[in-house]
Amino acid sequence: MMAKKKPWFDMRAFKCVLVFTVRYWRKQPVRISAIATLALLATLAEVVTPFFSGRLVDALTAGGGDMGLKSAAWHHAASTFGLLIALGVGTTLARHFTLHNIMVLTLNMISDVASNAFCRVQRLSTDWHANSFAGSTVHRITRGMWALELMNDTLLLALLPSLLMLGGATILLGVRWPLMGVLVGAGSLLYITVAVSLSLGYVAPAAHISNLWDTRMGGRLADAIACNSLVKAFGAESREEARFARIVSKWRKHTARMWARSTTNGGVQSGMLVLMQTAMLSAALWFRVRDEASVGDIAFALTMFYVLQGYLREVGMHVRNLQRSVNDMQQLVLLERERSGIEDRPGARPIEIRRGEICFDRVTFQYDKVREPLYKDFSVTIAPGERVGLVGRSGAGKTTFIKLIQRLYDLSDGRIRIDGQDISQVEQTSLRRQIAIVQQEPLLFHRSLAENIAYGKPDATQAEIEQASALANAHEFIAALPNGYATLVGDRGVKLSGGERQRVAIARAFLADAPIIILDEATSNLDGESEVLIQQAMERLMVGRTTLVAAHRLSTVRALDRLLVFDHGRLVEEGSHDRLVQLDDSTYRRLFDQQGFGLAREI
Ligand SMILES: Nc1ncnc2c1ncn2[C@@H]1O[C@H](COP(=O)(O)OP(=O)(O)OP(=O)(O)O)[C@@H](O)[C@H]1O
Repeated sequence: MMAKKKPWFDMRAFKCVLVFTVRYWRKQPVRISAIATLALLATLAEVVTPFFSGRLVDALTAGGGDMGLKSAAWHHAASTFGLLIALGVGTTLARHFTLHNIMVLTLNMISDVASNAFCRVQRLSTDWHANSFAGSTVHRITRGMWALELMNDTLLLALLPSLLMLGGATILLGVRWPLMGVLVGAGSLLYITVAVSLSLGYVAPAAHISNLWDTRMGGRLADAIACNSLVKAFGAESREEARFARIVSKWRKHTARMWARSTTNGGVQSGMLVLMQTAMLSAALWFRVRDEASVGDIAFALTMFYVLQGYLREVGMHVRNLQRSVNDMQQLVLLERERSGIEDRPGARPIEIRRGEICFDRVTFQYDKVREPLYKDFSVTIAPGERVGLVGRSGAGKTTFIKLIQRLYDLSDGRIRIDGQDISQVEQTSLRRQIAIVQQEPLLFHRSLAENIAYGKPDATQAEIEQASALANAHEFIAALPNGYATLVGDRGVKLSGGERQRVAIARAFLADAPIIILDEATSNLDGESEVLIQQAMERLMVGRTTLVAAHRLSTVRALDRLLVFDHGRLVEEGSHDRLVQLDDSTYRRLFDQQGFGLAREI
């Protein structure tokens, strides 16, 4: 259904992908010229082979059958034979070196394209990453990489030689008999037009639908097999088999249609080739009857036809491959058009943070596609070494406050200064390196625990890693694991609990030794023991650093120097816990009471 609405060939996508490919070709000018020259030489050798085959037949039939070793006819035949062998060897060598060069060209291109795509994706905005599935981005890149190989092979190894061959054959036959040249040129063009139209307009849409059902069949299989325990629990095996059978029957119907169309396409193409053969042979025979062609000429025309046929037969398939590679590469090429994230100003220098003072100076900030700014003319200063809690209802603007300090978004107006330096003017990686963050849901790479902990200081020694883990109350549980610090985090045998992950992230922050620490408190319910261990670790981490704690449970921020209470992006109250809790009808007091502390306070 979907395929019917799609244009049979998306010219814009083709142009866009072709421009992308040519841009990468131009990075290897010598290699691409070598490929073109070698392809030209190979085709030239192949195109003149039928001509010399004809000459060989003429030499063999000349001289009234006198084929003595000393006869002129024999000499002529032997030298033509030698020439034919040389042409064969030349063609083989030229094809071999073309292949070799295409291989290197493609490998260089794929490496380049993959690295550039990775580099680009890493720098795309936080919003872009929030809106994209990691799996589909990976698929987009890997599929595009392999499509590039198909694209190179189709253009350089199939279509380029085919076109050269067609041009060469038309010229060579046309020089001998102009009528034959016209016949071959026009016939081939007609054949290509029909083959391409049938392949793209008749076979490809059916293949597209059949592929969709193929994917659905795979998806249904994976779904049912992955949920096998559920199927078993409900005794639903036959129900699943019936569902699968329905999909198989649709797949069968559409695949049968695709195969039938391919067969018809093949039949039409073969029929056209027979017509072309008949036309060429008839013309050759007619020239022979009029004494304008020798027996060798007939052999020349026949051999030329068979060489040409080899190229023409595959044209439809090559064009279909071209279309497939365009489809698969399109998503990769579109990555280049995605709006990039935050850019460094030209000449931006690394930030130097010594004291850790953070100042929001009349900040106005608005998320994209949101009508109202979240922060309007917002000012606050956090003193060096101060420990500040960010408090407020869900959606009040606590996480955004942290993201703005990390410069994950640019402001609409105002400045954020750290130690007097405007963060929009400095190198953003230097800024983020000096802010250690323990996220709400700490992310860990599928690498060893030691590597995960040392992520902020890759050259850390084992002793430093263990010391940081001890400070984060993580050493004990890591040391108890069978592989200790070498344990792979994603290893199926090892499942870190939420509290353990948090402590690994705190150990990572210890090693990063940044002057500013951000703790995005975990919302998940931790058991009492884990909470105490994390609280202790966080308190140790805060010593001597400017600390911001985005708090969801007020119990964690009571002891901090100052609390900033947010409401819809406004700072509605600030002060210590003791002061705020005394204020009647304050937002903080309401939050505090809601969290069940009211009773405790009164007691
Ligand atoms: N990327 C975004 N695009 C548009 N709006 C956003 C985006 N991120 C957050 N918001 C909106 O901005 C407001 C503040 O969100 P923020 O995440 O800063 O709140 P929060 O106080 O940290 O909430 P929570 O306690 O639930 O984490 C919310 O209304 C939210 O919907």
